[in-house]
Amino acid sequence: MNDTAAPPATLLLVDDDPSIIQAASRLLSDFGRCRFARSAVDALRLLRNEPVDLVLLDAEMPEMGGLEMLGLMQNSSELAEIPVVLLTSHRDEATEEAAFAAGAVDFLSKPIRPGVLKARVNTQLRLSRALAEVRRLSRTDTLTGLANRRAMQERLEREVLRADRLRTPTSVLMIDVDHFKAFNDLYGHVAGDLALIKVAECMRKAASRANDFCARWGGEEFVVLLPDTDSDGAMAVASHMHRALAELAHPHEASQQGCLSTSIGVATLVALSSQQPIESVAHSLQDRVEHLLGRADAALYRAKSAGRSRSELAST
Ligand SMILES: Nc1nc2c(ncn2[C@@H]2O[C@H](COP(=O)(O)OP(=O)(O)OP(=O)(O)O)[C@@H](O)[C@H]2O)c(=O)[nH]1
Repeated sequence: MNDTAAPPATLLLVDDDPSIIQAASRLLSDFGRCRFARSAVDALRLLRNEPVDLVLLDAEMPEMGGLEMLGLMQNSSELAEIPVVLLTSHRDEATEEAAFAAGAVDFLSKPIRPGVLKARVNTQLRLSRALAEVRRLSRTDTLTGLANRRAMQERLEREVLRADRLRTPTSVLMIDVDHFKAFNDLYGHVAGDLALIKVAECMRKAASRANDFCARWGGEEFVVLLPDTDSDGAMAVASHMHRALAELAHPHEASQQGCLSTSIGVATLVALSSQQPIESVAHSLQDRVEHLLGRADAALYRAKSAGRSRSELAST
C-alpha cells in the first residue's frame, strides 16, 4: 500500500503510551525511519534538531497535549510546514473540528486500525512530497537551475534580519551579461540560452561558500547574495566571476572583449556596531533590501558606462 518507489521518510510518533508507539512503529517501518517521543516537549526538541517528514501526534498527553503542541508548531516558521496527523481516543465531531482548526492535516481515532493508519500515512507522505516539489519548482529558474527572483527576495529578507542579529556584513552582486542582445542577434536564442547556463555555472564557481546564494533575477541579469562578506570579500568574488568567464572564453564576436563577459555592481550592508541596538534601525526590512539592491544596480550602471567587463563598488 505504501509508495515503495518513494525515498524513505522520517516519521515522528508522539505518545505517552509506549505500547502505542511500539505498535505504530512496527506498522509504519516500511515507510522509512520511525523516531519517537513520549512528551510534547521532547518532540519539539527533536523536531528542531532533525528533519521529519510527518508527525503522528497523540491529542491527550500530560503536561502539554497534542493540540497545544500543534499550536506551537503552527507559530514556528521552521515547523509550521511539517504535516501532523492527530491521534485521539475521542471520536466526537468537536474534537475532530478542533484538530483541523489547529492545523492537523488528518485525524485518526484510537484504537489504531492498522490498514487505515498505513493508508492515511501513505496519502499524507505523497501529498507532502508533491507539495515540497511544487515549492521547489516555484523557487527555481528552469533554464539555469539557479534560484529565481522570488526565492532571492525571500532569502535577502531573511539574511538582512540574520545579519542585524549577528552584526555581520552582507553583500550582494548584481550581474548583467554584456551586449547580450547582440549575442542573441548574432548566434540565435538557443545559443543565448546556453550562454546563460554557462554564466550561471561560472557564478556558482565564483560564489562557492556554503551560504552563498545565486539567483537569476530576470532575463540576462543575476543576483548573488554573500552572507558574512564585507565589500573587500564581495569584490574578490566579483573578480573570481570575471576570471571564470575569461577562462571559459565563450566566443562573443559582437562584443569588444571577443568573448562572453559580465558587468557587476557590488553593494554591502555594513554590520551594525555593538553600540547600535537592532530596534534603532529606522527602515522596514523591505526598504533596506530594496535600498541595498538599488545601490548594487547603480554600481552596475557605472560598470556598464565605464566600458563593461568590470565591477564597481557602491558607496555606503
Ligand atoms: N537567449 C535569451 N535571451 C534573453 C533571455 N532573457 C533576456 N534575453 C535577452 O537579453 C537581451 C538584453 O538586452 P539589453 O537589456 O539591451 O542589454 P545588453 O544587450 O546585454 O546590453 P548591455 O547590458 O548594455 O551590455 C535582450 O535581447 C533579451 O531578449 C533568455 O532567457 N534567453
